Amino acid sequence: MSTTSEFLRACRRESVTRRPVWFMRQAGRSLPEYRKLREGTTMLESCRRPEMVAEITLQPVRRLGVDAAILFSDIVVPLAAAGVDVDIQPGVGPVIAEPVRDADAVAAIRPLAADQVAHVAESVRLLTAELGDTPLIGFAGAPFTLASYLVEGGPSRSHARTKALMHGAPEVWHALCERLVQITVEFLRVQVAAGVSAVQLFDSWAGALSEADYRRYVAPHSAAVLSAVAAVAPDLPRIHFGVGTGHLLPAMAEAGATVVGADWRTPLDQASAAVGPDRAVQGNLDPALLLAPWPVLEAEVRRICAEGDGTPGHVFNLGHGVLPETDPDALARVVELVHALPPA
Ligand SMILES: Cc1c2[nH]c(c1CCC(=O)O)Cc1[nH]c(c(CCC(=O)O)c1C)Cc1[nH]c(c(CCC(=O)O)c1C)Cc1[nH]c(c(C)c1CCC(=O)O)C2
Repeated sequence: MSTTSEFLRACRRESVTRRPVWFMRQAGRSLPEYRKLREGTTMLESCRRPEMVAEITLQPVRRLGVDAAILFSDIVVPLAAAGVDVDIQPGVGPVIAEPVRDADAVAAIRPLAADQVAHVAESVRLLTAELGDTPLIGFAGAPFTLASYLVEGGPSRSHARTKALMHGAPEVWHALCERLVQITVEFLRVQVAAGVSAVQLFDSWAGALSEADYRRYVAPHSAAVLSAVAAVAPDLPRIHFGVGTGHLLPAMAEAGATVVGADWRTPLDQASAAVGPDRAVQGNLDPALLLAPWPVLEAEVRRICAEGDGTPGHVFNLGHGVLPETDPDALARVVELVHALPPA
């Protein structure tokens, strides 16, 4: 266990000698070495090859000097492993062959067994052996965000069919989420057993919901996932993140997170006040700012660190994933600057 890591210390709100930083989607298309390695292999196939997963996960750690690695995978990997017909289309995202819109379709989703994601366990083992003191973050998609892909059949702006199912057939909605809880818990348990040092639950699209609907239809299922992780690994940091969730931060914290991620819309001091003194915060540079001239980017990084200074633990990150057109040198420069500033 890399208990001395600054990343884990900040997650636990312990004092740090420098502020830890990593980037959501730090592995991926912004890195030429990633594009080269991925050539000719589909996204889902890449996720099933432990050597390739390990190499892609390590690329940003080597190149950027970040304080944590995140397992190269995708939120739909456990769905595919459980038998859901899903493809990840370049430039589009996950596409589901048969969208799930009624009780029969929900019943047809099979549970996930650990041996169906044995390749993930193998990837984690390869990585923890290579990473030394650098922590590896495991992750999964939260039930709402996974359900949205399953119900819509692909990416959606409005999540209209998902909301219609949630409100129009709540028993079908909850049954779907319960299946997704089982799959997600199993997927995270495999990662924890294989040696990840923290987990992040991505509820990327939860920000589309009102707080009342989030608390009623979504939070209990995310809480079931996070409490199952806490039951097997009480000290493992549990990061919970979504885009546009300023109004949901207290509810997302209460769902069982120890670290809450905020996007750029919510100043970090406000995010910290919203989640309370017992939780660390992660964020929240707008990924678009990485395309701006350095003096602009530098000022933003300094502002965010200043806003993070009052919090009991600040993990520097973006407010969402790295954009493919990002210059990796800009990312490396941000890491250098965050490390040079006094820690929170
Ligand atoms: C919503 C979501 C998905 N996947 C994920 C989320 C939650 C995080 C978020 O909100 O961004 C999670 C994810 N997907 C991927 C990671 C890698 C780990 C990392 O470095 O952060 C993580 C953490 C790899 C990936 N997942 C995907 C890619 C691109 C695949 C490629 O290289 O062609 C990567 C590197 C595909 C994918 N998968 C998904 C999308 C929207 C896309 C992008 C579609 C596109 O623009 O091509 C679904």
